[in-house]
Amino acid sequence: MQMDVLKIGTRGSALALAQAHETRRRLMAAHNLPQEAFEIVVISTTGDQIQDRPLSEAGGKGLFTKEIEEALLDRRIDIAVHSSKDMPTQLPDGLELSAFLEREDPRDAFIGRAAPKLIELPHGAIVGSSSLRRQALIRRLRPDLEVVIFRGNVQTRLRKLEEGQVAATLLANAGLRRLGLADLITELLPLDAFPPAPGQGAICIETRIGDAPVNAMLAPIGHEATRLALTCERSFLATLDGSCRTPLAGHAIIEGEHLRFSGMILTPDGREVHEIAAEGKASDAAALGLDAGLRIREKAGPRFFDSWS
Ligand SMILES: NCc1[nH]cc(CCC(=O)O)c1CC(=O)O
Repeated sequence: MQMDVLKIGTRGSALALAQAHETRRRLMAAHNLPQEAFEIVVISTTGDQIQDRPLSEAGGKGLFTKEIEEALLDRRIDIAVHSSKDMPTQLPDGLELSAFLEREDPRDAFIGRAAPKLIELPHGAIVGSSSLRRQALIRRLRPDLEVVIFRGNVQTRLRKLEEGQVAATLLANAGLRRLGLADLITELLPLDAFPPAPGQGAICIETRIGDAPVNAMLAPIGHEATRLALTCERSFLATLDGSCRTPLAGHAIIEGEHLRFSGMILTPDGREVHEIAAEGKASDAAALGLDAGLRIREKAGPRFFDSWS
């Protein structure tokens, strides 16, 4: 039987390409197919083009996915490979996240020039990050530091660090590992003091709903525990969302049939922090995430959300 070439859509950043190549490698291995059975199609997105302001200001998460989703719907590609962390909770009609690759380490990595650890940075040092979550967590732990917006792809940020524009930056450990840059890391931040963004460390694959041949291709590379963890985290996010202007963290761990979730919301200055824990059956992942979202919102009270909406 002659199978058509499977078109894999991706952004063109080094990280996105590494993730697309990883997905192709796994598909080749799972189906014993040659590289020629797959074509990697690079698609430029609005998010790639905006470099001078925080993405939360420019319109949020969908900026990295819109053009790729259009290509999926137009059948110019068959699957799209993404960082789960960048995926909006609402997908366009007709599309779904149908597979998650096994999650890598979800922790944030600290890359320090002025000191190897966040707590050891000199008073008033400048840290570059454009993630609202990382900014708020840094300010919570080190209110004396100056946090500056730090955009661009991973390589651009590392160059700015190298040039001395900042004393340190934070990036996802998983992304640095995929780029072969883990050697630069001077500290891995602990999950409790520095909880990750929902979806951090997990590659996901978006497809047209009900595309049976594609789903059959993806089935052997999907990881069930990751899917359950991400379902919980994304449900938490969706309950609090949809703006990405709320500094927010959420992380679920699956142990056999059991799921443990912890979530956090913070004010941008890191002074007010609310935490929530949930646990239960892994098969109840969506309900556990939703309930945690409702409870943390209740805990924080309406005034909390008024502060920046
Ligand atoms: N927003 C960019 C982005 N999206 C996903 C990752 C890291 C890889 C991952 O979480 O799987 C990164 C870079 C970073 O935060 O360092």
